[in-house]
Amino acid sequence: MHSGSTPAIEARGLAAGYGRVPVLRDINLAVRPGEVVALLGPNGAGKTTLLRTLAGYRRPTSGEVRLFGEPCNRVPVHRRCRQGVSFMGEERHIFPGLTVRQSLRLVRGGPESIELFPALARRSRHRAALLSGGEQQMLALALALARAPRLLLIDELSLGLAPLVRERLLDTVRATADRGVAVLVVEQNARAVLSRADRAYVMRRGEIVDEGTASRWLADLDGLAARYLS
Ligand SMILES: Nc1ncnc2c1ncn2[C@@H]1O[C@H](COP(=O)(O)OP(=O)(O)OP(=O)(O)O)[C@@H](O)[C@H]1O
Repeated sequence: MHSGSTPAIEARGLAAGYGRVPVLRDINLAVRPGEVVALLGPNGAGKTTLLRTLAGYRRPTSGEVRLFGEPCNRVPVHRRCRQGVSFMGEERHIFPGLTVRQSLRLVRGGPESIELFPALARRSRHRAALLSGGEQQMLALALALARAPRLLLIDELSLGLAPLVRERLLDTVRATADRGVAVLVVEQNARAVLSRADRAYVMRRGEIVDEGTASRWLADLDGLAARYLS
């Protein structure tokens, strides 16, 4: 962990919602370069809303988001993207009509992009639309990484995917952070994500109700589930 460095992203007293309906309240968090930080919480806790607000798709109603040390509440998504923010939402951002190889070429991904996932390399001439869900998510991650992000915001990394695919995706996420990228990731399987994460925040009803090191949570997974995730 790089506790001394400027956070890639930071929220201070952040609130956001939909129309007049408040969802997020007083969110304080920071993710530093080199860290994998897990965002845990039951359905409806506000994880997606938080990621989308951090990515710039929703404007905070109060509080502040700082990107690489600079206030960014009014910075639009495309400028955040240019600064190195990559957002992987629940819907997979792939190009259905292109093959794996064409997709990676489009985002100027080098050969290493495809080598990330051997399963994908074997499918390089297949159209993305015809890949399995797991292969599509590998492609979405490879496309996100090909843009050399400095901050990755990932929602529901492995929803509906096989355990082996989940492990492969999470290993890649960990390796990405080890190269200096900051990662904030929502993942249903707490054990799987915590075993690669540095820290975790737990959300409930729009608030961060707890936080700690991944090793602390891993040592008490049952307590975590009983207190917060059920
Ligand atoms: N487009 C929307 N309009 C109005 N309310 C919304 C909208 N999207 C989400 N909400 C509400 O915001 C709250 C938080 O939802 P959000 O999707 O952020 O939670 P989540 O933790 O990501 O849950 P899940 O794991 O089910 O995706 C919920 O009460 C939800 O009903």
